[in-house]
Amino acid sequence: MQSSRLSTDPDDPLTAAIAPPTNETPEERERRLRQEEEAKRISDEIDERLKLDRAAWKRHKSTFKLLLLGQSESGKSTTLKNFQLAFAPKAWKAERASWRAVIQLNLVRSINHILDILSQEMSKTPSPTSPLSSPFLRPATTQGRLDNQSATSTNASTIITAASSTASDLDHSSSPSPTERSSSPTPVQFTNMHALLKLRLVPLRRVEADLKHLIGAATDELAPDSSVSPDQAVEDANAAVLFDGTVSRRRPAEFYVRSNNSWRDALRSAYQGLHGEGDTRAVATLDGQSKLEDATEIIASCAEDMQSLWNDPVVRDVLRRRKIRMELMPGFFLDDIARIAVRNYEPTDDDVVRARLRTLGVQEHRLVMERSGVSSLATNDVSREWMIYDVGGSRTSRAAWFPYFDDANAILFLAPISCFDELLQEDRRVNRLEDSFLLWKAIIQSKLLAKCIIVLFLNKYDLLEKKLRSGVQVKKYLPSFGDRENSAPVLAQYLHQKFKDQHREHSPQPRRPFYGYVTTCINTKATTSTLNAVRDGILRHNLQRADFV
Ligand SMILES: Nc1nc2c(ncn2[C@@H]2O[C@H](COP(=O)(O)OP(=O)(O)OP(=O)(O)O)[C@@H](O)[C@H]2O)c(=O)[nH]1
Ligand SMILES: [Mg+2]
Repeated sequence: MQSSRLSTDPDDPLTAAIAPPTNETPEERERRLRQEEEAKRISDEIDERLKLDRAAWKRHKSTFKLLLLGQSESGKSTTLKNFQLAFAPKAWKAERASWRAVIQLNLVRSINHILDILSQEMSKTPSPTSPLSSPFLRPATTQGRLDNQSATSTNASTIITAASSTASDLDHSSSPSPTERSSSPTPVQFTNMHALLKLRLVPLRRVEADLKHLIGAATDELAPDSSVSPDQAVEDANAAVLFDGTVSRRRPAEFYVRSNNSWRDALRSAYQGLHGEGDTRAVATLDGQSKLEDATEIIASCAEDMQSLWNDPVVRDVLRRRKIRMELMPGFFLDDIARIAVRNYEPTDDDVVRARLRTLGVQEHRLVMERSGVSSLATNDVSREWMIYDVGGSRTSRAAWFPYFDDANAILFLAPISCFDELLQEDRRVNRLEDSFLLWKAIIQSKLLAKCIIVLFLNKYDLLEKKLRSGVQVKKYLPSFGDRENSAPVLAQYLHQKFKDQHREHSPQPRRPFYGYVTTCINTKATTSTLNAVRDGILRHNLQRADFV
């Protein structure tokens, strides 16, 4: 913008129109000059802002943009964490503490889930021949009643007998599918100790609610299980991974936040408050601090009971009968109770990478590669600064991806190969591997993405190994696998070839760069070296292309 007094020619009509009055008094003149000065200041400010906006837009246009795509639980957010850990370690370290509450929530939810299962089993009609002398041995109609009755009992030797699950003795919402029903006729033998554990661990219900509130409140987007939309409810009828790869509907609905940064900011300020840093008097900070302190205190005081519950052979037996493998569920920390359930717990890098917080919508992350992580191929600021888009992967979230296809430079597609025998949680008619294939095909066919570099991660290799070792037969779920050796390397190689073939067949540009890797994204060391190779491949490719860098 320029000053309005452009011309000094007295004959110019504009000059004449805006010229000061000839009979201007000194006061009027002074006021006019002040106003003109102010107008110029504002005009200069606008000019400056426009200049910055133009620069930011130019920068945005030229910043490298990577989209992380794949179905839910494929490991997109985990990959993003690995990017941060590998290339921006200082920023990562600053953020690590804010994950403590998420990890605590993951742990507490696993315990509460086991307690729910125990309640169901214990509330079943006991055998009439059971020695029902204690009041809490009577079958309870509700969880609360059983708890209350248990509280009054002191008879440690009494046994609660509950038959294994049948379709008729559980309500419909939690009834197991035919594959989940126990085939074992032997009844489960509960003791007073189980009732006591259930009672002692009751405070963890409040901890779960508080931590959810704390993490969710930071975004104003807390989605408690009871308030989700019908669509979401279907999605959230999450399935437990079962021993034989089929799924149970009894996994609790997952917790998620919409905005990525606000929950971290809120938790960070609460943690800073605990350490006497930042604005410790802010009401939200004070509330957050006391919730965090209480949660940590209660979790620490429940450590021994949580450990007893998880180590208990009867509990393990119940889980096995129900074919529930907690260790295959996301956010599994039950093997780390002794380390996590302490007052001074600080998350490790591995803990943060393994923490589960479901993504909703599309979340934008700016990754500025720190000096130590800069590749020799990163020749300028543009190649050091990446925008990474982490998306929610469930079917109902996928429409939100498309606006981001327009100016993406690379796609990192994650296909979890351990799930060849699992069903989609949001549509239990669809095999998860099949869903990955369909999604992959749609992505690589897209003309909007024709110029993108394509990177494929065949992820969750560790889980694939575990699953095949436990005896699951691939060909039962993937007939085309045929009589090949039922081993993880052979299946990984087979699937890699399948994905590659599809790319060659369906890509609008068959010669487009394609990189494929077999990964275990919770293994940070191995993933760092994979990401180094990915980053260098991308940078090398872009150096060769005139339209970027
Ligand atoms: N065992 C194992 N677990 C993994 C691996 N990759 C990711 N996970 C875990 O799987 C869970 C889901 O991973 P996320 O990264 O949250 O999945 P996502 O693709 O972001 O899922 P949405 O946000 O729902 O779309 C997390 O608990 C991860 O720790 C892997 O290679 N092996
Ligand atoms: Mg995610």
